[in-house]
Amino acid sequence: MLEEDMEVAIKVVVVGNGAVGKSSMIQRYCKGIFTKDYKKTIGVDFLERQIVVNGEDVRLLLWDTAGQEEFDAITKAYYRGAQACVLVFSTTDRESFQSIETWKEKVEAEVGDVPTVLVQNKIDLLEETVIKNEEAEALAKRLKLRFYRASVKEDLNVTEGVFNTSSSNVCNQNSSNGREVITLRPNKQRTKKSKNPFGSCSLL
Ligand SMILES: Nc1nc2c(ncn2[C@@H]2O[C@H](COP(=O)(O)OP(=O)(O)OP(=O)(O)O)[C@@H](O)[C@H]2O)c(=O)[nH]1
Repeated sequence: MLEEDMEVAIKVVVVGNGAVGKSSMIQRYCKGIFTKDYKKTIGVDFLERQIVVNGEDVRLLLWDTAGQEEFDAITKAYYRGAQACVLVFSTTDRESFQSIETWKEKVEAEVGDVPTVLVQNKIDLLEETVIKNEEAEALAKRLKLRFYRASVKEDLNVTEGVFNTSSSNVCNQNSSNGREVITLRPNKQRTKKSKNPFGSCSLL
């Protein structure tokens, strides 16, 4: 196989309580659509999008995991091999905010400390907020996570924020919140072994 034929795939897991907008976020990013209907994810789902990082084609594999605890045993198995994680809570759901640390621990238990971002979704509903800005910022700081406020509905910060900016700002990225340069783990899903096209880069 020629070097040009090689493919790089990066697995990202999106986690958080039920109904915070995980499926919507992935759909917005991969299909450019938003639906008002709530269809609970059963177990896991998966979508992908081709992106370019540092001139290299990359397949971003986005794993949509169920937020309901009843699916924990199933979803856990799908965290394995994840190279990055997106933690989501909703502006209108305090419990989802309070569960973030637990979600982080669940992912960490399977994959260790992978590059992770924190997302407050549904900021179009800011007038109904049950979480103070300072609280969310303090959590991000305490957990040393890059923090985005987003609205999947209004397409705010999803494409340019959570996914695109994150993946294009991967190289030699110094986070302002204490994280040092985040290094992309060797990609097990690559179809052929070669030099890492990212150098010391990360997805998120
Ligand atoms: N107002 C508003 N509604 C949103 C937003 N994002 C998602 N929703 C709605 O929130 C509901 C739940 O969204 P989902 O994407 O299904 O939530 P989920 O986190 O995947 O839920 P589970 O599959 O149960 O884990 C749906 O009715 C969406 O239309 C947003 O940014 N703003």
